[in-house]
Amino acid sequence: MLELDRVAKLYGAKVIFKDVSCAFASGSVSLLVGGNGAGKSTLMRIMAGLSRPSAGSVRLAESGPRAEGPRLGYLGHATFLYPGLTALENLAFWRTAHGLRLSGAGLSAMLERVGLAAHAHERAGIFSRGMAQRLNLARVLMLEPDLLLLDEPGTGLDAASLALLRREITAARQRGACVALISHDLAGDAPLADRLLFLADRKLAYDGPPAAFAGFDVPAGAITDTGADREGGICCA
Ligand SMILES: Nc1ncnc2c1ncn2[C@@H]1O[C@H](COP(=O)(O)OP(=O)(O)OP(=O)(O)O)[C@@H](O)[C@H]1O
Repeated sequence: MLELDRVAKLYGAKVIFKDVSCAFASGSVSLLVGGNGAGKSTLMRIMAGLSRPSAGSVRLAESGPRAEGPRLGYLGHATFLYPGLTALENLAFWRTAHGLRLSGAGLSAMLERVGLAAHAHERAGIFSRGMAQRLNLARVLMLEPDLLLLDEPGTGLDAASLALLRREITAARQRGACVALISHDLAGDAPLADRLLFLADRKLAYDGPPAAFAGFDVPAGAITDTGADREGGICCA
């Protein structure tokens, strides 16, 4: 679905990463981990076409079930929600912006799916962080994206919402979507993933099965949160 070939990103003279080559297949979940500032969000923005690589290339497969090409769903740090619009109006706005054929009932069903049915007519501006993130998730999921890129989607979510998020990721994979997920919760998210990518030392330091990452020799100081999880042996059931 998506191929990166020797991708590098520099800001001025500062190298964020270089020589990142990897392919992301349909019907798979890739978990992207690394310490703060390792370049995960930067890499995902390149994958989403929101940022240009300084070197290398990104190729998105053009063939697939849709005549117009693969559909991208990107959930980044910004929610892209309009605070003055209700939850339902926000979804209606994005439905129109994306040219989706989704009825009012379909939009309500989306809100139900993310547990916001009771808040359909409340303004997004008064939503808690977790509620806003749920609505943001609905905004992305209603696209039924072929390529689903999620940058720390669990931020602000309670346990029930996290479970919902993980069910949706698994469902997207099962319907054939290519999913990439940035997370600091290796223990929680590794079981979802077919593959783990670890950014450290300005390169892709590990690309392989999540289970084998437990035995990978992480460079000292390169990682903190996921390192603790690895020592606990939680991630690699
Ligand atoms: N526009 C920019 N100009 C200069 N440096 C930038 C810019 N955007 C990001 N960076 C730098 O790139 C590096 C990687 O940032 P990025 O947000 O990709 O890290 P991350 O791995 O997602 O971190 P975190 O886990 O904290 O979210 C950081 O050192 C950051 O300061």
